[in-house]
Formats: sequence, C-alpha cells, structure tokens
Amino acid sequence: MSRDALDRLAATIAARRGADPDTSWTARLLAAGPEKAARKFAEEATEAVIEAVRGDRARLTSEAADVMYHLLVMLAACDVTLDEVLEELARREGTSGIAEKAARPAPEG
Ligand SMILES: N=c1c2ncn([C@@H]3O[C@H](COP(=O)(O)OP(=O)(O)OP(=O)(O)O)[C@@H](O)[C@H]3O)c2ncn1[C@@H]1O[C@H](COP(=O)(O)O)[C@@H](O)[C@H]1O
Repeated sequence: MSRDALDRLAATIAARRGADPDTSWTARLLAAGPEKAARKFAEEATEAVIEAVRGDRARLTSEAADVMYHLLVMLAACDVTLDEVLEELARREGTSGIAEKAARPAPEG
C-alpha cells in the first residue's frame, strides 16, 4: 500500500465519525469508543501473530491488512493522526533502535 492509499484510508476512517453504525463498521467502532477499538486491534494483532508463527504467508498478509486498518481506527478513536505517527517514525530514522528505546517518554500514570 502506498503512502497515498494509507492517507486515503485514514481520511475515510476520519470521515466515518458520526456516520451510521448500521452501514459502517468504522462508525460502529468509533461510536463504541477507544477501548473497543483497542480491543479489536489487539484481537487482529493476535490473529496476525498466529499466522506469522504458522508460516501461512497469504493469511498473514490478510491479517496484517486487518491490523493496519484497526490500528488506524484505534488512533482515530484516540485523536492521534497518521501524520503524527509518521513524523515519529521519521524522527527515529537513522538512530539505533537501542538508543531510541532509551530516549522514549515514560508511560503516563
Ligand atoms: N479495511 C477495512 C477493514 N478490514 C476489516 N474490516 C472489518 O472489520 C470487521 C472485523 O472483522 P471480524 O472478522 O473480527 O468481524 P466480527 O467477528 O464480525 O467482529 P466482532 O463480532 O468480533 O466484533 C469486519 O466487519 C471487517 O469487514 C474492515 N472494515 C473497513 N475497512 C476499510 O474501511 C473502509 C470504510 O469501511 P466502513 O466504515 O465499513 O464503511 C472500507 O472501504 C475499507 O477500506
């Protein structure tokens, strides 16, 4: 999926806020709140993990698409934009993963 396609999907998800939950899965998830979206993301991630461990490439590809879609819905439910996530990835470019981990903000609460 190109960056354009990812942007279009994020825009579609944002536009579904307040849409009819009977006709839009995205609207249904957003109306249910961040916890539902987060649980659905975790469920889809687990399904992707299972396919990765099983080594089923085609099913992993399909589950990974579900994961990416549900990640975007969870971010939207939490008012975090795709641009913010991509900016964070860009900020990390060229730094080692070990140094980056040490510099991460501590979790709130
Ligand atoms: N990429 C997706 C996408 N991937 C998965 N899903 C939906 O995610 C849902 C969850 O899948 P499950 O198999 O877990 O469904 P389920 O078991 O019935 O759900 P639960 O009972 O567990 O809650 C299904 O209804 C899938 O259709 C998606 N729904 C929407 N999109 C994209 O979002 C756009 C807008 O969709 P709507 O909001 O539905 O108009 C679409 O055009 C697509 O581009």
